Amino acid sequence: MNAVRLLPLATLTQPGIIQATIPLASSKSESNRALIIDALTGFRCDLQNLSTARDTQTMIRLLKSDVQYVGGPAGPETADVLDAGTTMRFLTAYFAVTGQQKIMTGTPRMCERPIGILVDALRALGADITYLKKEGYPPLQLNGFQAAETNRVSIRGDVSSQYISALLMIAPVLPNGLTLELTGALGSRPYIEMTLEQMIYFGAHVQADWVNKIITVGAKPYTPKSYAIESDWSGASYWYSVAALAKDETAELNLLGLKAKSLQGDSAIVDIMRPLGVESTFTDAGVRLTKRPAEPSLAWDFTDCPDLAQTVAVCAAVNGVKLTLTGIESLKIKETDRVAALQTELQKIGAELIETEPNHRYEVRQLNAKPKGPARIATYDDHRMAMAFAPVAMQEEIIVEEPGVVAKSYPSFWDDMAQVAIVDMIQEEPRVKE
Ligand SMILES: O=C(O)C1=C[C@@H](OP(=O)(O)O)[C@@H](O)[C@H](O)C1
Ligand SMILES: C=C(OP(=O)(O)O)C(=O)O
Repeated sequence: MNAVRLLPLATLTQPGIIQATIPLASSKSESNRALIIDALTGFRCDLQNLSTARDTQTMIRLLKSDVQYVGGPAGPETADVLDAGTTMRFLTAYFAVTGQQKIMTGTPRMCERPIGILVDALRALGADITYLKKEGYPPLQLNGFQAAETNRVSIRGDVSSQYISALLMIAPVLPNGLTLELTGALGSRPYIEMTLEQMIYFGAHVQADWVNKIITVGAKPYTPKSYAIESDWSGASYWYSVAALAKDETAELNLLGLKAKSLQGDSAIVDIMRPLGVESTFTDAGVRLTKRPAEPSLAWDFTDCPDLAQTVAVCAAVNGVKLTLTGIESLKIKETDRVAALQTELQKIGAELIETEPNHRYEVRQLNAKPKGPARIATYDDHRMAMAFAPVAMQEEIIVEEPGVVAKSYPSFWDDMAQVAIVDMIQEEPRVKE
């Protein structure tokens, strides 16, 4: 007999007073970069405050298997990154350049997320990589590395910055370093800058010419150092939305471990949320959020901070702020098609996401009629769908399906959320078909 799978749900209801101190998870982006650099020093760095995010824990596990198998059994082993984009892209470059034979794979969705641009660049640098199923997508097989003569590679910048970060991080151990020419429009640039800053911190020689879009990295190995990871600004964005949507005008949230001058581009949430009604005050411990009057409309280009788009779209939909979004094309190739997911789920809270110029400009508008009863939000294996909709609880009851998805980046999200909402975790019996 097949076991019946119960559907996990989180129901969230409105609290009264909102006064909380939120520890936050640390940044998985910073963690995963530090881990690759550490591996390239022979694991001689002292990394503090590494993220508990599944994406980071997966990276640690797969790098450990790397150590374990040095001089170990011949033939490729499988590195399963699950649904972690940075882990897939960064480890592919790392295992390739260190000449390890691996099969790189992940969840079915990971096998739909493109990687051909990175594979082409790695091949040009000397990696032997084959596709095991579909050309341009995981699973991949890494068969070894023999450094090519060239140290100059052209790469598109408009699909994912993770390919560029992956190549930059391995550049110091290439025999002649690397010159990367970035072509076309550039998305997620702050993530490339984060990579460069962390590389420089660990002693790499880097020159970035943003006008001509050329980045040069010298052939100088990293220096082992200690490094402390900052809290996660992407995770902080959900607390900004909580503050913006709180009915309690005296709401105050203290988010720990964040700095005003951050390596993370998602610290842009400070500026995005001011017109949505949140004031930020930096303290020694982090940032304090309080409420201020919201403005009627906001237009924001999310090219530099795609992971904030869902948070801001949901917040504006509930706050009644007319939001225009640009720069969200890359959302279609993330954990799910986030544009489609938002379009379906926003309807449930009485709003819509409309494309007003093909592939370019979108608007969040409130619908005239709002569906009755608490909205039940599907999360599409996407942590950010769950966390972006949770703050709606500040205004009305909301049900989030598969709440466990948050583990990808912020495993303690629901514990933190229980400080500002009544969170009830239940398991629902499957509905019997008539
Ligand atoms: O380098 C990184 O740490 C990331 C880069 C971004 O991806 P893209 O460059 O694919 O936009 C971002 O969405 C992702 O969550 C993390
Ligand atoms: C897109 C994300 O992650 P990744 O691409 O690393 O899977 C994310 O965390 O929102």
